[in-house]
Amino acid sequence: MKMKEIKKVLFVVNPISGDVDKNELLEFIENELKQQDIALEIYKTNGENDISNIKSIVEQSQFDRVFVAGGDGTIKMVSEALLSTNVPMVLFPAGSANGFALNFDIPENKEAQLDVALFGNIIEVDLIKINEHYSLHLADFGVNADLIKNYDNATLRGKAGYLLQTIPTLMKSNHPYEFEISSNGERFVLEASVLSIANCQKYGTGACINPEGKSNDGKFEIIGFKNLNLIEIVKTFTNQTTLNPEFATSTSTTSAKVNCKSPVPFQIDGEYIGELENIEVSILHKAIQLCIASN
Ligand SMILES: Nc1ncnc2c1ncn2[C@@H]1O[C@H](COP(=O)(O)OP(=O)(O)OP(=O)(O)O)[C@@H](O)[C@H]1O
Repeated sequence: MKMKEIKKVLFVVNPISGDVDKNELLEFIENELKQQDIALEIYKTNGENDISNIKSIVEQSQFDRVFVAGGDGTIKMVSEALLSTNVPMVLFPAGSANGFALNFDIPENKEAQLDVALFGNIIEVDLIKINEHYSLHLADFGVNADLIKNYDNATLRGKAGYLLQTIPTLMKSNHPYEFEISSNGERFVLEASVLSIANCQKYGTGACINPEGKSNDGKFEIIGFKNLNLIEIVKTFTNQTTLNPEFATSTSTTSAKVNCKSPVPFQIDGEYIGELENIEVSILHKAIQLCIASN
């Protein structure tokens, strides 16, 4: 897509994500944009009514880019606020995992990230709708969601916080769960410890959990991880092209319904949603514009 001149930027910053200090990044962006005569508005998230706040800021002014410094939860929030606006989003990954950004080879340093923002390519990516929620990256039922719930309730943030919750969560969780899935005109039952709804290939650790995933193909994958077999988990950390069917099964589709026998923990893009019994999933094809590095 052709670049248009950039005159005004909104910078959405999550001050707490990933336990990362964003002041240096903020100062850098302020200075650089000033030098290039680009107007800048900064919005710091508060964790309460950010989507509606960002929506109203974007409605009141003509922004050419929205920069986002945060993790997957912040990116998901911004993309929801930007729905139907055609304003491209630019990622400055600053969360505990940054799973969505990992799928797009976003550079690591701020200078190169700004270069992507100003001179990169714009692509269109799909957004998944799950009941009344949206997901840009990865949602799941089961043990991972339980882990995120326990992490949210704990005091230690960042990667270490997740690690600390892993063993107690695995010991207490009621997995595997039984899911009834209707999709592609079929209905089937799956027993799984984690049932993922995935838009991309890579999980926050860099593990390729969805080899079939393409964020702009108008489809999502439903992946059932049957049990938490350590060897298979380690294998997903390599760049595999297929999933071992003994460990995980995957279905690619444009819409689906999932029913659980009893409520199961559910998370979207790292945000714990609650225990759900039924979800309805559909896809908004190429709903979000994203800046990525030009080759
Ligand atoms: N000022 C704030 N104070 C507390 N929570 C906030 C604030 N701003 C945003 N949040 C919360 O941060 C979460 C999003 O964090 P995000 O996923 O971007 O980063 P993360 O590093 O992955 O998060 P975490 O550190 O919680 O794992 C949302 O739940 C949002 O409500």
